[in-house]
Amino acid sequence: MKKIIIGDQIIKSFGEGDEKRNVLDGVSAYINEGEFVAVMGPSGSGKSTLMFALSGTDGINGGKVAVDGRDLSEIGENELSDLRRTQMGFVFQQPTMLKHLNILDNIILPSMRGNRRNAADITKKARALMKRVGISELEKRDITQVSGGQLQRAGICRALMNSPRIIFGDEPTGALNSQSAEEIMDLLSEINAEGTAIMLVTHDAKVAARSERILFMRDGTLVSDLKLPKFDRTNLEDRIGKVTEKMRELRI
Ligand SMILES: Nc1ncnc2c1ncn2[C@@H]1O[C@H](COP(=O)(O)OP(=O)(O)OP(=O)(O)O)[C@@H](O)[C@H]1O
Repeated sequence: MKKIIIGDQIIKSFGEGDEKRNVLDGVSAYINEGEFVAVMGPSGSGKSTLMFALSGTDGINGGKVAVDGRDLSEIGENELSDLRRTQMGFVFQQPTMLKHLNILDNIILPSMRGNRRNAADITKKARALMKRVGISELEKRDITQVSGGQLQRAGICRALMNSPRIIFGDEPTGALNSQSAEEIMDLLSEINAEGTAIMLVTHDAKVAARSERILFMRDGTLVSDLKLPKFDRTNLEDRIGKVTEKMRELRI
C-alpha cells in the first residue's frame, strides 16, 4: 500500500524558555493512499496539531513530514501552498465562508486563485459537486440562509473542487445535530469509497467507527494505532462497540 503522507518523529512545540512545551513529542504516523484514518484522544492531546503538521499547514520543530516522498522542509513556500491546494482539501467544524458571497461563489472562490482553469469550468465543477451533495437549489442563497448541515455540504464541495487525494477534517460534524452528522458522514464515506483518503479528528466514536484505522493520542504521543475492517453499513454498530471499548481501555 502506497503511503501518501509520512510523519517521522514529529516534534511540535509552543512557547518559549521555561514555558516551552512539546505538543507533539516524537509522533510517527502515516496515511495510505485512499485510506480513512481517524484521530482520537483527550482534549489538548495534540490531534489538531498532528493534522496541521501532516498537512504542511504548520511547520514543525523536529522530525520530518514527507508527502509523496518529498520532505516538506525542503519545499519552498509557493510550492508547498500549490501542493496543499492541488492535493489536499480541508473541512472544519464551522466552514469559514464569506458573508457577502452566496454559497456558489464561496465554493468557487479558492479555486479562482492561481488556477489555470477558466471561470466557466470552475463553475461547472462546483455545480456538479453541489448536485452530488444535494444542495443544487441553494447556490444563490446567503450563507446565513442555509442549515448547518447544508453549509457543511458546501464546505465539502469547496474541499473537493481540486479533486484532492486527501481530505483533512477537524470535527466536521461537531456542530451538527445527529441526523445531519450522519448524513455528512455518509457523504464522507462515499467520497472515501471513490478513492479519496480522509483523515478526521474526532471525539465521537460513531464518526471514528467509519474509519479503517484510528490513531489514539495522549499528551502529544501516539498511544495506539487500531485497525478496523473496511467500513460497511451493516457492521457500524459492531465497529462503534470496538471503538468505545478501546476508548475505555485507553481511558479516553
Ligand atoms: N498556537 C498555539 N499556541 C500555543 N499553544 C497551542 C497552540 N495550538 C495548540 N496549542 C496547545 O497545544 C495542545 C494541543 O492542542 P490541539 O489543538 O492539537 O489539541 P486537540 O487534541 O486537537 O484538542 P481538542 O480536542 O480540544 O480540539 C493544547 O494544549 C493547546 O493549548
